[in-house]
Amino acid sequence: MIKVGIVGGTGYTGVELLRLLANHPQAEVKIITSRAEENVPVAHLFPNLRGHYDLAFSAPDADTLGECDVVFFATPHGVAQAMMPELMSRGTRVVDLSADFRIKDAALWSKWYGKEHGCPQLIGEAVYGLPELNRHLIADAQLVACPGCYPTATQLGFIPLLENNLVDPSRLIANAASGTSGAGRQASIDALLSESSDSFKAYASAGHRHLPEIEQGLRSVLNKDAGPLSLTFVPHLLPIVRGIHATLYATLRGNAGDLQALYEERYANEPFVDVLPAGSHPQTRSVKSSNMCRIAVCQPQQRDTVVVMSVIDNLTKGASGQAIQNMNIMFGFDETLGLNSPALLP
Ligand SMILES: NC(=O)C1=CN([C@@H]2O[C@H](COP(=O)(O)OP(=O)(O)OC[C@H]3O[C@@H](n4cnc5c(N)ncnc54)[C@H](OP(=O)(O)O)[C@@H]3O)[C@@H](O)[C@H]2O)C=CC1
Ligand SMILES: CC(=O)N[C@@H](CCC(=O)OP(=O)(O)O)C(=O)O
Repeated sequence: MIKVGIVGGTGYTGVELLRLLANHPQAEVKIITSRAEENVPVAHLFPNLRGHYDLAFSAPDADTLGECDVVFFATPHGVAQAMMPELMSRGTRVVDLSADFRIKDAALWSKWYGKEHGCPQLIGEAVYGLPELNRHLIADAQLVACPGCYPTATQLGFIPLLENNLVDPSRLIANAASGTSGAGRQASIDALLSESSDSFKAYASAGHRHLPEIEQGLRSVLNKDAGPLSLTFVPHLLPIVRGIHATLYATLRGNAGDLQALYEERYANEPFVDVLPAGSHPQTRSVKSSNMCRIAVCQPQQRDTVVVMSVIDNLTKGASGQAIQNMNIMFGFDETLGLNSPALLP
């Protein structure tokens, strides 16, 4: 049994980690932090966890966290950077759900996150935690930077096309829509029920901070001679609580052959990517509260645009589920431990 610490236990990704870890046979949560809720029992704040945890929130403290085998950061950007040098020097393994170590270029990180990077010396240590790309590196990593929610849905959708040099990488488009929990528990007024329900809108169309992360990931799978890569990424706010639906467009270079077979082969051994039968339209409800990404690919009218639809639960495969998948890989457990529940319906 490994000892788990969670920094930032009162946000949505924190409570999702607790929900999933409650039934994990090889991991036990020993520390869960909150400054605002210090000494409050976890089950007082989250009644869904009554009977599962006999634990109270405590203030974050590197000494006690350093005694855990693995520490998850479910905190706003900038927090993990500050505590990382001490945890790393103690040999603690870390899975960071924030964007602190996702982008390899500190200046690019500063440009999109609006502040200096607080720990540039450790960026090189971090492995980008998308198991479908980096499983072998994750296994030995001390620090794993979990992908963002939009980047997970978008990269899994585009990867088979780009790895096989089938599309023009300079003309990629992603329209992606997220439920309001993607904005976190301290979200702005936009996520209020009375503001977001019965309505639908795009936001950050001029540039969202997930753009450099997605482009970095997609560039890493390109063939050497594929040419420059450029993505137009437009996020939208969906009036649902959980879920992301990404609709992706790319221009084929020529006859691409059987795209359905390509996707099925690429993901045949992936426990958390499900390629749906030809003609399907994945729905967010088919992945709600599960760690699965469901994908459909089509080539409308056999023209030169390929359309990929990719759905995930932003809090599960888009955050806490993927974080636990990474932990399973790091500790040599079966990758699916604690993550096998089917989606919640209706
Ligand atoms: N929501 C989503 O769908 C996704 C979120 N993420 C990322 O996961 C991270 C967590 O997001 P989310 O769960 O939404 O919640 P929040 O960003 O609202 O997380 C807040 C948590 O962090 C703690 N915290 C805040 N500041 C500090 C600090 N300086 N030191 C220590 N703890 C701090 C808070 O507790 P307290 O202030 O009491 O200490 C609280 O428990 C973010 O980086 C987010 O971008 C990633 C993918 C998807
Ligand atoms: C709906 C909504 O507001 N979504 C958030 C998603 C970002 C998120 O969760 O951030 P990381 O994945 O980078 O940690 C946003 O667009 O800012």
